[in-house]
Amino acid sequence: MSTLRWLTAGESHGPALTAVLEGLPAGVHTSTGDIADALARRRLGHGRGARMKFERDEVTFAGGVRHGRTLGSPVAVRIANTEWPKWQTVMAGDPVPAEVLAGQARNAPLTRPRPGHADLAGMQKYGFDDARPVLERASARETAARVALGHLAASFLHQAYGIRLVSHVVALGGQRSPGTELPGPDDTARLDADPVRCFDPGASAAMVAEIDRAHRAGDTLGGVVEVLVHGLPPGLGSHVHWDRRLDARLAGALMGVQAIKGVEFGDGFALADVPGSLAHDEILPGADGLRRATGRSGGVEGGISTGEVLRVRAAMKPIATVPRALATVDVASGESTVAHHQRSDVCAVPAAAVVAQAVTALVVADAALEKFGGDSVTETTRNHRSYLTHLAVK
Ligand SMILES: Cc1cc2nc3c(=O)[nH]c(=O)nc-3n(C[C@H](O)[C@H](O)[C@H](O)COP(=O)(O)O)c2cc1C
Ligand SMILES: C=C(O[C@@H]1CC(C(=O)O)=C[C@@H](OP(=O)(O)O)[C@H]1O)C(=O)O
Repeated sequence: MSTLRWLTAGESHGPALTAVLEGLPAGVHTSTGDIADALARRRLGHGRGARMKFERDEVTFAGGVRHGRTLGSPVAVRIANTEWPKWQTVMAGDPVPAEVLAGQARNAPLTRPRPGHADLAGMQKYGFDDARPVLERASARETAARVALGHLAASFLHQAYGIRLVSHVVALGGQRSPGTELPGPDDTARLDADPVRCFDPGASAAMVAEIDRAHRAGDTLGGVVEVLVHGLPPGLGSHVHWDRRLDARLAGALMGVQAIKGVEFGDGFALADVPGSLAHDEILPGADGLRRATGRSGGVEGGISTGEVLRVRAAMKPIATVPRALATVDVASGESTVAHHQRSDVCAVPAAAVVAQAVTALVVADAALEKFGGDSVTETTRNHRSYLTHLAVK
């Protein structure tokens, strides 16, 4: 059903991540430099581990782009992993000859699975006696690939329809942003400069202090991120079938991000506590069409965008690799022990905001292409303009 399709491949310590986006119209302006800038935003954030300090995210196009414009063919992006030379023997695709292995350090099997990571469930499912082959793909390193594709989708949305996205951190380690003021797309540079991508300076300082406290205590933290989409027309997604609903599609994409455990639209769970008279967005006449008095629905009704700002939140659980290691069982011996520990983030909520924004862009671009069609940016822009001009209810 999807008009736009995306796939990623690659392990955390393999040679590279590969990402493919199929269905993007011709004529989207892009460059490896733009994508590298988007990837750099994902590496930022107080509380990230050592790898983010040296990981360079080297980007190349392997298809679908010529002279800075998409061709309408699948776009293939390759993101090289900086550490590949160090991991070559451990992660080689072909069997490593005995003479090469001789004398080289080999990774002992990881047999003490971490509660909260994919280790144990993945070992049981795929029949491994080592967590390495599971954690390599479960790792959120993969989100670099989705951020690259999400950047292409966001460039398309902006160039074709003037749609723009912004994301921020609204809660971290129990510290909440007051949420009285929402960021707009022009606030992206300010959010990039904040250590935790929080729009409120007071809450930001409290979040940074919370991360430092967790770090000192050998603990980890989660939080809540919010994505806002500005400039959406009414009519993306549909009420006619469950898998056409825009909110269902966005929730699926957001829950598909590592460590995301909850998604809500607009006032979400809080709406369950108030009467109907305080839960909905009243419809008002306006000079440029019908408007809503409030944004409680998050800009989606009946699975269809209302034309108001789309507002969706995603809750991230704390990082599973807790330095003060949790109880587990050594699957080799059957004995109780503590989970293996490896280099890890204390908190990756700011990075998760960037990833959430990227997957939101992909879903919105898919829904927009489904609505407006078109094989080139020019054609889909024309269709979008015509639809807005002829909207039955203005
Ligand atoms: C940006 C980002 C960075 C992450 N970094 C780590 C990390 O350093 N250590 C860790 O144990 N989990 C990390 N995670 C979470 C794990 O990838 C995730 O918990 C794991 O894949 C299991 O999936 P689940 O939590 O969705 O069940 C990170 C997640 C994201 C989105
Ligand atoms: C590599 C990234 O995040 C990784 C996500 C991650 C995990 O378990 O999800 C574990 C860590 O991996 P490593 O042990 O190689 O440092 C993080 O650094 C990245 O975001 O690019």
